[in-house]
Amino acid sequence: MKGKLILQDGTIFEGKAFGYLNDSVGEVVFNTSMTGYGEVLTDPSYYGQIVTMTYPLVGNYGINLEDVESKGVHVKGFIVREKSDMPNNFRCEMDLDTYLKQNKVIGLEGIDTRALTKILRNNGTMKGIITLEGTSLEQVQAKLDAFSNTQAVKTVTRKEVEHIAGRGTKVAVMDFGVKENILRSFANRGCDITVFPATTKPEDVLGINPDLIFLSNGPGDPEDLEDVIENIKELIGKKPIAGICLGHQLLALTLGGKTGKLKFGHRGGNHPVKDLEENKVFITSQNHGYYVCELPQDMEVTHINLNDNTVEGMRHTKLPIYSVQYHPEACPGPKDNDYIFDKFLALV
Ligand SMILES: NC(=O)CC[C@H](N)C(=O)O
Repeated sequence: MKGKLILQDGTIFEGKAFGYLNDSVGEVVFNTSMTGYGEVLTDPSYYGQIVTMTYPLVGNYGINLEDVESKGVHVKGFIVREKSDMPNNFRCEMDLDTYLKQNKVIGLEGIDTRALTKILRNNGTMKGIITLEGTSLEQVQAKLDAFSNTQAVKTVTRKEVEHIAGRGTKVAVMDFGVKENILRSFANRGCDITVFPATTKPEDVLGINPDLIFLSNGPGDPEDLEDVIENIKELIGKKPIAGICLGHQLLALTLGGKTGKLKFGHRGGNHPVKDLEENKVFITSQNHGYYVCELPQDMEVTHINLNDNTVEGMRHTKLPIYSVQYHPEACPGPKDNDYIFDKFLALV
């Protein structure tokens, strides 16, 4: 079936719809990873976004449910230049089309993703809609106007506390949309993990007497999470705290820093980041649209992005508080960034 992407600025791309055939609105963003589409689709931080992959052939190793980052697909739509209909891999369980259908997410193929990426890169990310034939321009406009993503974290977070038993460090994870591989990274180190829904009261988190509180990644604008920030304030100084991505941004806001929005974000598997403490450069996986633009007092920069010099990590000068903007749990190639979890646990 024919399908279109209509951007907020009026640009129209015509292609072929696949997956679950239903109009869908979101913020259109691009990801430059060459592989890992299964992880991208299921990373809850993409909730509210339509993702286009810059790599031209997507789906060729199919989907396997061992690699997913959460229980469902969180992107609002998925755009590819060419979808592979004959995936071939010994771990493949199904093709991309079937997976999107099962998860009720629309896909669009056969559009010039390079031209789309250039528009987003030059003008910034913007809202867009993947729509099927028959939707009028007025309906499209109304749907674009009505779209907002302020409830993203509350939508993706767990509704119940979950416990993953271990004999080591007791970690309380605040689930703002946590990726499975973060939980696996703590579990691989023997941690005893309790995962709390995003709006759990601070006294309930402190109630388990954790050794470390971890603030997870998650979707949306950190400034929309005033209640969560109030809760984190109550945790500062009481326990060591670590964070990744949204967790890092929330820490900055809680401690008096500022966040801003990047023009087109960092999404991909090859962002060079310098760890200033180690004096080494690492190739990192990233997925964020916001960033810490003003550091809180008493925090110092530990990592910078070598593409645009933005802050990629920070550490408190007096308290055991440390966070990174990129995704040390992800392994777009080797597992070089895994050591960050040892640094998190060393806060204890
Ligand atoms: N991966 C994340 O946690 C993303 C954080 C935030 N939603 C952003 O886009 O910047």
